[in-house]
Amino acid sequence: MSVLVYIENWNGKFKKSTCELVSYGKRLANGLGGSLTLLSIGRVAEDELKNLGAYGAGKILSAETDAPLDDKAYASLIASAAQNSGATLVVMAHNVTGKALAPRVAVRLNAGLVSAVNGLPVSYQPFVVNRKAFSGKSLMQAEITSDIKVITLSQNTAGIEPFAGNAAVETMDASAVTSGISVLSTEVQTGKILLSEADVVVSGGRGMRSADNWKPLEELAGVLGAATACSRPVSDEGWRPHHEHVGQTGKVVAPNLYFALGISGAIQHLAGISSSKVIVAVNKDPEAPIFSAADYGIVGDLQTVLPKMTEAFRKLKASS
Ligand SMILES: Cc1cc2nc3c(=O)[nH]c(=O)nc-3n(C[C@H](O)[C@H](O)[C@H](O)COP(=O)(O)OP(=O)(O)OC[C@H]3O[C@@H](n4cnc5c(N)ncnc54)[C@H](O)[C@@H]3O)c2cc1C
Repeated sequence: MSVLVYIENWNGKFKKSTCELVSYGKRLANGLGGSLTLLSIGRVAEDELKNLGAYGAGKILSAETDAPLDDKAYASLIASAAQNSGATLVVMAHNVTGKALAPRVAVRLNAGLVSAVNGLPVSYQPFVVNRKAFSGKSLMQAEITSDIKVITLSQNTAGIEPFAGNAAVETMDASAVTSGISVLSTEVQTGKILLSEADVVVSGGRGMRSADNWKPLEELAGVLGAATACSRPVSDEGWRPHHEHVGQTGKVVAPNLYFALGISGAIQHLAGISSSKVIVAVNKDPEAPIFSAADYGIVGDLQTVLPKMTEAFRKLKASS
Protein backbone atom coordinates (compact mmCIF):
# COMPACT_ATOMS: atom_id res chain seq x y z
CA MET A 1 0.00 0.00 0.00
CA SER A 2 1.72 3.23 -1.03
CA VAL A 3 1.27 6.65 0.45
CA LEU A 4 0.98 10.03 -1.27
CA VAL A 5 1.56 13.15 0.83
CA TYR A 6 0.57 16.57 -0.52
CA ILE A 7 3.15 19.14 0.66
CA GLU A 8 2.09 22.77 0.60
CA ASN A 9 4.67 25.53 0.10
CA TRP A 10 4.58 29.13 1.23
CA ASN A 11 6.28 31.36 -1.34
CA GLY A 12 8.44 28.44 -2.43
CA LYS A 13 9.45 27.42 1.10
CA PHE A 14 8.41 24.59 3.39
CA LYS A 15 7.80 24.85 7.12
CA LYS A 16 8.54 22.69 10.11
CA SER A 17 4.99 21.33 9.83
CA THR A 18 5.93 20.03 6.35
CA CYS A 19 8.82 18.06 7.90
CA GLU A 20 6.37 16.52 10.38
CA LEU A 21 4.02 15.58 7.54
CA VAL A 22 6.79 13.99 5.47
CA SER A 23 8.24 12.08 8.41
CA TYR A 24 4.69 10.95 9.25
CA GLY A 25 4.15 9.79 5.66
CA LYS A 26 7.38 7.77 5.80
CA ARG A 27 6.33 6.06 9.02
CA LEU A 28 2.92 5.29 7.51
CA ALA A 29 4.55 3.82 4.40
CA ASN A 30 6.82 1.68 6.60
CA GLY A 31 3.84 0.54 8.67
CA LEU A 32 1.92 -0.39 5.53
CA GLY A 33 4.94 -1.99 3.84
CA GLY A 34 4.74 0.40 0.87
CA SER A 35 6.50 3.41 -0.59
CA LEU A 36 6.13 7.16 -0.04
CA THR A 37 5.60 9.74 -2.79
CA LEU A 38 5.34 13.48 -2.13
CA LEU A 39 3.49 15.93 -4.34
CA SER A 40 4.44 19.61 -4.45
CA ILE A 41 2.35 22.04 -6.48
CA GLY A 42 3.72 25.47 -7.40
CA ARG A 43 7.24 26.81 -7.84
CA VAL A 44 9.71 25.29 -5.38
CA ALA A 45 13.49 25.16 -5.94
CA GLU A 46 14.96 21.67 -6.29
CA ASP A 47 17.24 22.14 -3.25
CA GLU A 48 14.24 22.99 -1.05
CA LEU A 49 12.51 19.82 -2.25
CA LYS A 50 15.61 17.67 -1.78
CA ASN A 51 16.02 18.87 1.82
CA LEU A 52 12.95 16.77 2.60
CA GLY A 53 15.05 13.65 2.03
CA ALA A 54 16.22 14.05 5.64
CA TYR A 55 12.63 13.37 6.76
CA GLY A 56 12.04 10.26 4.65
CA ALA A 57 11.12 11.64 1.23
CA GLY A 58 12.16 9.23 -1.53
CA LYS A 59 10.27 10.34 -4.60
CA ILE A 60 8.94 13.88 -4.99
CA LEU A 61 6.60 14.87 -7.80
CA SER A 62 6.94 18.55 -8.56
CA ALA A 63 3.97 19.99 -10.45
CA GLU A 64 5.28 23.40 -11.43
CA THR A 65 2.58 25.95 -12.06
CA ASP A 66 1.94 29.62 -11.49
CA ALA A 67 -1.80 29.01 -11.10
CA PRO A 68 -3.17 30.39 -7.83
CA LEU A 69 -4.30 28.01 -5.12
CA ASP A 70 -7.60 26.82 -6.58
CA ASP A 71 -9.21 23.95 -4.65
CA LYS A 72 -10.80 22.37 -7.71
CA ALA A 73 -7.64 22.41 -9.83
CA TYR A 74 -5.31 21.33 -7.01
CA ALA A 75 -7.65 18.50 -5.96
CA SER A 76 -7.66 17.21 -9.51
CA LEU A 77 -3.83 17.18 -9.59
CA ILE A 78 -3.58 15.42 -6.24
CA ALA A 79 -6.12 12.78 -7.33
CA SER A 80 -4.21 12.18 -10.61
CA ALA A 81 -0.92 11.88 -8.71
CA ALA A 82 -2.52 9.34 -6.37
CA GLN A 83 -3.88 7.31 -9.28
CA ASN A 84 -0.62 7.44 -11.26
CA SER A 85 1.53 6.47 -8.29
CA GLY A 86 -0.88 3.73 -7.18
CA ALA A 87 -1.30 5.37 -3.78
CA THR A 88 -4.02 3.94 -1.60
CA LEU A 89 -3.48 6.40 1.24
CA VAL A 90 -3.43 10.18 0.63
CA VAL A 91 -2.25 12.45 3.46
CA MET A 92 -2.55 16.22 3.91
CA ALA A 93 -2.10 18.71 6.71
CA HIS A 94 -5.19 19.56 8.76
CA ASN A 95 -4.83 23.25 7.98
CA VAL A 96 -6.96 25.66 5.95
CA THR A 97 -5.70 24.24 2.64
CA GLY A 98 -5.87 20.57 3.66
CA LYS A 99 -9.39 20.97 5.04
CA ALA A 100 -10.54 22.44 1.72
CA LEU A 101 -8.75 19.95 -0.54
CA ALA A 102 -9.23 16.65 1.27
CA PRO A 103 -13.01 16.25 0.70
CA ARG A 104 -12.64 17.07 -3.01
CA VAL A 105 -9.79 14.55 -3.37
CA ALA A 106 -11.79 11.91 -1.47
CA VAL A 107 -14.78 12.34 -3.80
CA ARG A 108 -12.57 12.05 -6.89
CA LEU A 109 -10.92 8.88 -5.58
CA ASN A 110 -14.10 7.40 -4.12
CA ALA A 111 -12.19 7.24 -0.85
CA GLY A 112 -13.15 7.28 2.80
CA LEU A 113 -11.95 10.45 4.58
CA VAL A 114 -11.01 11.04 8.19
CA SER A 115 -9.92 14.56 9.13
CA ALA A 116 -8.00 15.88 12.16
CA VAL A 117 -6.13 12.61 12.68
CA ASN A 118 -4.04 12.48 15.83
CA GLY A 119 -0.68 10.74 15.38
CA LEU A 120 0.05 7.33 13.88
CA PRO A 121 -2.76 4.82 13.26
CA VAL A 122 -3.96 2.63 16.10
CA SER A 123 -3.81 -0.27 13.62
CA TYR A 124 -2.98 -0.61 9.94
CA GLN A 125 -5.23 -3.58 9.20
CA PRO A 126 -8.00 -2.72 9.76
CA PHE A 127 -6.98 0.92 9.21
CA VAL A 128 -7.99 2.64 12.45
CA VAL A 129 -6.94 6.15 13.47
CA ASN A 130 -7.51 8.47 16.41
CA ARG A 131 -9.10 11.79 15.50
CA LYS A 132 -9.93 14.86 17.50
CA ALA A 133 -13.59 15.24 18.42
CA PHE A 134 -15.74 17.68 20.38
CA SER A 135 -13.51 20.65 19.54
CA GLY A 136 -10.39 18.73 20.50
CA LYS A 137 -11.71 17.87 23.96
CA SER A 138 -11.65 14.14 23.25
CA LEU A 139 -10.32 11.58 20.82
CA MET A 140 -12.46 9.14 18.85
CA GLN A 141 -11.34 6.10 16.89
CA ALA A 142 -12.40 5.81 13.28
CA GLU A 143 -11.89 2.95 10.83
CA ILE A 144 -11.62 3.63 7.09
CA THR A 145 -12.96 0.64 5.22
CA SER A 146 -12.66 1.85 1.61
CA ASP A 147 -9.77 0.65 -0.59
CA ILE A 148 -8.44 4.20 -1.00
CA LYS A 149 -8.18 6.37 2.08
CA VAL A 150 -7.66 10.10 2.67
CA ILE A 151 -6.60 11.61 5.99
CA THR A 152 -5.63 15.06 7.28
CA LEU A 153 -3.07 15.16 10.11
CA SER A 154 -3.46 17.54 13.07
CA GLN A 155 -0.24 19.49 13.48
CA ASN A 156 2.16 18.61 16.32
CA THR A 157 0.53 15.23 16.94
CA ALA A 158 3.05 12.96 15.20
CA GLY A 159 6.42 14.65 15.86
CA ILE A 160 9.37 14.63 13.50
CA GLU A 161 11.51 11.52 13.08
CA PRO A 162 14.61 12.01 10.93
CA PHE A 163 15.41 9.44 8.22
CA ALA A 164 18.62 9.11 6.24
CA GLY A 165 17.94 9.29 2.54
CA ASN A 166 18.02 11.20 -0.68
CA ALA A 167 14.99 12.51 -2.44
CA ALA A 168 14.61 12.20 -6.20
CA VAL A 169 12.61 14.98 -7.83
CA GLU A 170 10.45 14.24 -10.87
CA THR A 171 8.49 16.82 -12.81
CA MET A 172 4.77 16.23 -13.05
CA ASP A 173 2.83 17.72 -15.93
CA ALA A 174 0.70 20.49 -14.46
CA SER A 175 -0.73 21.75 -17.74
CA ALA A 176 -4.09 20.32 -16.66
CA VAL A 177 -4.25 23.01 -13.97
CA THR A 178 -6.64 25.47 -15.45
CA SER A 179 -7.83 27.69 -12.69
CA GLY A 180 -11.22 29.35 -12.69
CA ILE A 181 -9.75 32.05 -10.47
CA SER A 182 -7.69 35.05 -11.49
CA VAL A 183 -5.96 37.01 -8.74
CA LEU A 184 -6.58 40.73 -9.19
CA SER A 185 -4.31 41.98 -6.42
CA THR A 186 -2.45 40.67 -3.39
CA GLU A 187 -1.77 42.46 -0.15
CA VAL A 188 1.04 40.93 1.84
CA GLN A 189 1.05 41.63 5.57
CA THR A 190 4.55 42.67 6.54
CA GLY A 191 6.41 43.58 9.70
CA LYS A 192 4.24 41.33 11.91
CA ILE A 193 4.52 37.69 12.82
CA LEU A 194 1.50 35.90 11.39
CA LEU A 195 -0.51 34.17 14.09
CA SER A 196 -1.22 31.05 12.07
CA GLU A 197 2.50 30.58 11.35
CA ALA A 198 4.00 31.68 14.66
CA ASP A 199 6.31 29.41 16.62
CA VAL A 200 5.49 31.27 19.84
CA VAL A 201 2.15 32.91 20.66
CA VAL A 202 1.45 35.22 23.61
CA SER A 203 -2.28 35.38 24.20
CA GLY A 204 -4.34 37.44 26.64
CA GLY A 205 -7.82 36.97 28.05
CA ARG A 206 -10.30 38.99 30.06
CA GLY A 207 -7.85 38.79 32.96
CA MET A 208 -5.87 41.52 31.17
CA ARG A 209 -8.70 43.79 32.38
CA SER A 210 -8.68 46.46 29.61
CA ALA A 211 -7.24 47.47 26.24
CA ASP A 212 -4.83 49.84 28.01
CA ASN A 213 -3.10 46.96 29.80
CA TRP A 214 -1.86 45.30 26.63
CA LYS A 215 1.55 46.97 26.53
CA PRO A 216 3.25 44.49 28.93
CA LEU A 217 1.89 41.57 26.87
CA GLU A 218 3.24 43.13 23.68
CA GLU A 219 6.58 43.64 25.37
CA LEU A 220 6.79 39.95 26.28
CA ALA A 221 5.82 39.04 22.70
CA GLY A 222 8.52 41.39 21.39
CA VAL A 223 11.23 39.80 23.56
CA LEU A 224 10.17 36.29 22.49
CA GLY A 225 9.63 37.16 18.81
CA ALA A 226 6.08 35.94 19.28
CA ALA A 227 2.72 36.69 17.68
CA THR A 228 -0.01 38.16 19.86
CA ALA A 229 -3.47 36.62 20.27
CA CYS A 230 -6.51 36.85 22.53
CA SER A 231 -9.67 35.12 23.71
CA ARG A 232 -13.01 35.92 22.09
CA PRO A 233 -14.44 38.25 24.77
CA VAL A 234 -11.32 40.38 24.41
CA SER A 235 -11.94 40.94 20.70
CA ASP A 236 -15.69 41.29 21.31
CA GLU A 237 -14.89 44.09 23.75
CA GLY A 238 -12.75 45.71 21.08
CA TRP A 239 -9.59 45.49 23.21
CA ARG A 240 -7.85 43.63 20.38
CA PRO A 241 -8.61 43.15 16.66
CA HIS A 242 -10.84 40.23 15.66
CA HIS A 243 -8.12 38.57 13.59
CA GLU A 244 -6.26 37.84 16.86
CA HIS A 245 -9.12 35.87 18.40
CA VAL A 246 -8.25 32.20 18.90
CA GLY A 247 -10.65 29.31 19.41
CA GLN A 248 -13.61 27.43 18.03
CA THR A 249 -14.97 30.53 16.28
CA GLY A 250 -11.58 32.14 15.68
CA LYS A 251 -8.11 31.09 14.51
CA VAL A 252 -6.68 27.65 15.21
CA VAL A 253 -3.02 27.89 16.17
CA ALA A 254 -0.34 25.22 16.54
CA PRO A 255 2.79 26.92 17.92
CA ASN A 256 5.56 25.22 19.84
CA LEU A 257 4.85 27.53 22.78
CA TYR A 258 1.52 29.16 23.74
CA PHE A 259 1.22 31.59 26.65
CA ALA A 260 -2.34 31.86 28.03
CA LEU A 261 -2.39 34.98 30.19
CA GLY A 262 -5.55 35.66 32.17
CA ILE A 263 -7.50 33.12 30.11
CA SER A 264 -9.87 30.82 32.01
CA GLY A 265 -9.55 27.88 29.58
CA ALA A 266 -13.11 27.51 28.28
CA ILE A 267 -13.60 24.58 25.92
CA GLN A 268 -14.22 26.97 23.01
CA HIS A 269 -10.82 28.58 23.59
CA LEU A 270 -9.01 25.26 24.02
CA ALA A 271 -10.43 24.14 20.65
CA GLY A 272 -8.10 26.63 19.00
CA ILE A 273 -4.93 25.81 20.92
CA SER A 274 -5.02 22.04 21.50
CA SER A 275 -2.30 21.41 18.87
CA SER A 276 0.18 23.67 20.69
CA LYS A 277 3.23 21.73 21.80
CA VAL A 278 3.70 23.44 25.17
CA ILE A 279 1.11 25.60 26.94
CA VAL A 280 2.10 27.98 29.75
CA ALA A 281 -0.76 29.50 31.77
CA VAL A 282 -0.75 32.45 34.16
CA ASN A 283 -3.92 32.90 36.19
CA LYS A 284 -4.68 34.18 39.67
CA ASP A 285 -7.30 31.46 40.20
CA PRO A 286 -5.65 28.12 41.04
CA GLU A 287 -8.90 26.34 40.05
CA ALA A 288 -9.00 27.86 36.54
CA PRO A 289 -9.60 25.08 33.94
CA ILE A 290 -6.67 26.33 31.83
CA PHE A 291 -4.31 24.66 34.32
CA SER A 292 -5.68 21.22 33.31
CA ALA A 293 -4.68 21.92 29.70
CA ALA A 294 -1.36 23.62 30.52
CA ASP A 295 2.07 22.01 30.70
CA TYR A 296 3.33 24.74 33.03
CA GLY A 297 1.28 27.03 35.23
CA ILE A 298 1.92 30.08 37.36
CA VAL A 299 -0.73 31.03 39.92
CA GLY A 300 -0.44 34.77 40.36
CA ASP A 301 -1.56 38.23 39.38
CA LEU A 302 -0.56 39.23 35.86
CA GLN A 303 0.33 42.70 36.98
CA THR A 304 3.27 41.29 38.93
CA VAL A 305 4.00 38.07 37.00
CA LEU A 306 4.06 39.49 33.46
CA PRO A 307 6.82 42.12 33.95
CA LYS A 308 8.92 39.55 35.84
CA MET A 309 8.53 37.01 33.04
CA THR A 310 9.49 39.58 30.42
CA GLU A 311 12.55 40.64 32.42
CA ALA A 312 13.63 37.02 32.94
CA PHE A 313 13.32 36.22 29.21
CA ARG A 314 15.16 39.44 28.33
CA LYS A 315 18.07 38.43 30.56
CA LEU A 316 18.06 34.89 29.19
CA LYS A 317 18.18 36.20 25.62
CA ALA A 318 20.97 38.64 26.44
CA SER A 319 23.10 35.91 28.00
CA SER A 320 22.63 33.36 25.21
C1 LIG B 1 -20.63 29.24 20.60
C2 LIG B 1 -19.48 29.83 21.36
C3 LIG B 1 -18.28 29.99 20.71
C4 LIG B 1 -17.20 30.56 21.39
N1 LIG B 1 -15.97 30.68 20.74
C5 LIG B 1 -14.92 31.13 21.43
C6 LIG B 1 -13.64 31.21 20.80
O1 LIG B 1 -13.47 30.91 19.63
N2 LIG B 1 -12.59 31.64 21.56
C7 LIG B 1 -12.72 32.00 22.87
O2 LIG B 1 -11.71 32.39 23.49
N3 LIG B 1 -13.92 31.95 23.47
C8 LIG B 1 -15.01 31.54 22.79
N4 LIG B 1 -16.23 31.50 23.41
C9 LIG B 1 -16.34 32.07 24.76
C10 LIG B 1 -15.89 31.10 25.85
O3 LIG B 1 -16.97 30.28 26.24
C11 LIG B 1 -15.39 31.86 27.08
O4 LIG B 1 -16.40 32.72 27.55
C12 LIG B 1 -14.14 32.69 26.81
O5 LIG B 1 -13.14 31.90 26.22
C13 LIG B 1 -13.61 33.26 28.11
O6 LIG B 1 -12.60 34.19 27.83
P1 LIG B 1 -11.50 34.54 28.92
O7 LIG B 1 -10.86 33.30 29.38
O8 LIG B 1 -10.66 35.61 28.35
O9 LIG B 1 -12.38 35.23 30.06
P2 LIG B 1 -12.87 34.69 31.51
O10 LIG B 1 -13.59 33.39 31.37
O11 LIG B 1 -13.58 35.82 32.10
O12 LIG B 1 -11.52 34.40 32.26
C14 LIG B 1 -10.63 35.38 32.70
C15 LIG B 1 -9.58 34.68 33.54
O13 LIG B 1 -8.61 35.62 33.94
C16 LIG B 1 -8.25 35.37 35.27
N5 LIG B 1 -7.78 36.64 35.84
C17 LIG B 1 -8.52 37.75 36.13
N6 LIG B 1 -7.73 38.73 36.56
C18 LIG B 1 -6.48 38.24 36.58
C19 LIG B 1 -5.21 38.79 36.94
N7 LIG B 1 -5.08 40.05 37.36
N8 LIG B 1 -4.12 38.00 36.85
C20 LIG B 1 -4.21 36.71 36.42
N9 LIG B 1 -5.39 36.15 36.06
C21 LIG B 1 -6.50 36.91 36.12
C22 LIG B 1 -9.49 34.83 35.94
O14 LIG B 1 -9.17 34.03 37.06
C23 LIG B 1 -10.12 34.02 34.80
O15 LIG B 1 -9.72 32.67 34.83
C24 LIG B 1 -17.33 30.94 22.74
C25 LIG B 1 -18.56 30.76 23.38
C26 LIG B 1 -19.61 30.22 22.71
C27 LIG B 1 -20.91 30.02 23.42
